[in-house]
Amino acid sequence: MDSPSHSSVIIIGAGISGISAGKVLAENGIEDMLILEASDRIGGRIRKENFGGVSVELGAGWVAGVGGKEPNPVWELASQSGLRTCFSDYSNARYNIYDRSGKIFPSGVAADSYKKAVDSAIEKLRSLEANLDSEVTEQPRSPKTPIELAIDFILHDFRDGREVNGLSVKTEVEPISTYVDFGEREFLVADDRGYEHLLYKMAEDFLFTSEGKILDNRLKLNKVVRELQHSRNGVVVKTEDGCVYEANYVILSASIGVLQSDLISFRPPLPRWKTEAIEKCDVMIYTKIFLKFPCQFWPCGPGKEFFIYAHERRGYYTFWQHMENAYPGSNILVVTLTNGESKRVEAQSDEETLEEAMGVLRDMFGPNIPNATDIIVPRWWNNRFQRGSYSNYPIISDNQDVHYIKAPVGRIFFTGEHTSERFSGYVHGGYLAGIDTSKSLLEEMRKQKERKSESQTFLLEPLLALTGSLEAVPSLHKCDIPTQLYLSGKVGLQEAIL
Ligand SMILES: Cc1cc2nc3c(=O)[nH]c(=O)nc-3n(C[C@H](O)[C@H](O)[C@H](O)COP(=O)(O)OP(=O)(O)OC[C@H]3O[C@@H](n4cnc5c(N)ncnc54)[C@H](O)[C@@H]3O)c2cc1C
Repeated sequence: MDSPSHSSVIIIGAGISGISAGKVLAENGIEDMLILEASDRIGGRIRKENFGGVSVELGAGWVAGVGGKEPNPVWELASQSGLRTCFSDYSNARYNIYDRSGKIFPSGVAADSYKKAVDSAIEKLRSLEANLDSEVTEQPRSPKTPIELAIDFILHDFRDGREVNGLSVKTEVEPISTYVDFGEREFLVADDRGYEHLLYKMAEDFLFTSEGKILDNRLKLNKVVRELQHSRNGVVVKTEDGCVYEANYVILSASIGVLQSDLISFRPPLPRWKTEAIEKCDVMIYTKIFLKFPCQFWPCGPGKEFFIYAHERRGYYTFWQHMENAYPGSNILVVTLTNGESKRVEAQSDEETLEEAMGVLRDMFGPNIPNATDIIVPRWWNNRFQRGSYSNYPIISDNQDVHYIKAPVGRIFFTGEHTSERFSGYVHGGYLAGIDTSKSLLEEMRKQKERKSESQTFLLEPLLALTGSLEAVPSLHKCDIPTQLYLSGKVGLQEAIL
């Protein structure tokens, strides 16, 4: 068992946001920083698995947001570290929509259905934006045909209604110049070292020795944090294996799904403005099921990487991709399920899922195709260190909930993709959030030092210890905690100290 140790900062979670936060702290001279990670690896939702002789990405697979006016920092990291990627364009998928008898819908029918769905998505966004502050009443919808359901799935589940045909729905309603433009192109990671190679590259200077061994004073794996307790001058962190750590500050990078679960308890409990914002955020479940075959039986060639199965049940094994562009000759297919369908397959055996998937493939390609020889069904929902795949904020929102989810409570700072205003749900969202949170914390540490030197500590220290119990609504732009408390008017200085 570890003996109690004290650090300046403890970071909880070694996904992209935890690692990018740690890197900024290390670069700014915070030597005694410690990362506690619940699982036995770094990477979090960036996770590769060796499957059928190649490396497949069970979590993030695309470097998304490339080719715009500004460089996406994750794309830059990928380029610098020589990560092998291939351009991946799913906009042609609409020309490869199969019905249940294996016929491909004529391109005119598919293009029409697609255009109608895009127009209606844009119209809905415009009306949502116009009615941002008032209640929007949904028009009753007529029952949808299998092709409409399939297209609906691509627009709203597969890409969360964010992108349509290489064109962001959001940019249709909001001029692109109003926000950072990383672009709309996407590149599939096709590298045996996996997407996670980027994390190892980022971490090599501060979490590993030159021989590649983990620096145990910086990173501890298999440490499931169960309790965070504010103390007089910091935070006490308790892990499932009975270890206790102390730090002046904590950065918590656990996912929104974990924050919604009871994995971590807070003493005092988190204030209501925080818990309400956390509860409001939707969690998306996104499951990529990989299937290995003895030979290829699906069409390959330009425009054929993606294909769609139109079924009367929405999201039923709808979206398919072959891996021939990434790994020629690998004979691997991947099918994407989301939300309810993801939960359903997570609850059944892999054999049942394989049987269902084979039934769908036989509908599309005939009864004589070979059986898959292997399958992987990731279980992001049932993973208690994830509880879902990523945060799913409404596409039009005023960002207030993100601000509340991100705002520090006392000495606990929050990070992760779900705290990114613009890029939640993406790897670059997590990466940028980690940097942003660390910078806010460094600023707070600088101010704290100044306060100490101004000899105000006798009043401010007890205030900091009590912050977590208060219902003070955070200032949205600063993390000047004592000032927030003071200015909120919810509690008098005297009262707080008592
Ligand atoms: C299936 C799937 C597909 C995706 N596809 C893409 C894509 O193509 N492109 C893209 O840009 N993004 C994609 N994403 C999203 C992207 O993976 C995430 O946005 C990003 O990796 C999140 O990083 P993070 O650091 O915020 O969180 P995480 O990676 O979840 O890191 C948090 C870490 O905290 C740890 N943790 C949790 N609880 C505790 C605890 N109590 N104690 C200690 N440690 C704890 C977890 O084990 C985890 O390692 C996908 C995600 C999934 C799941």
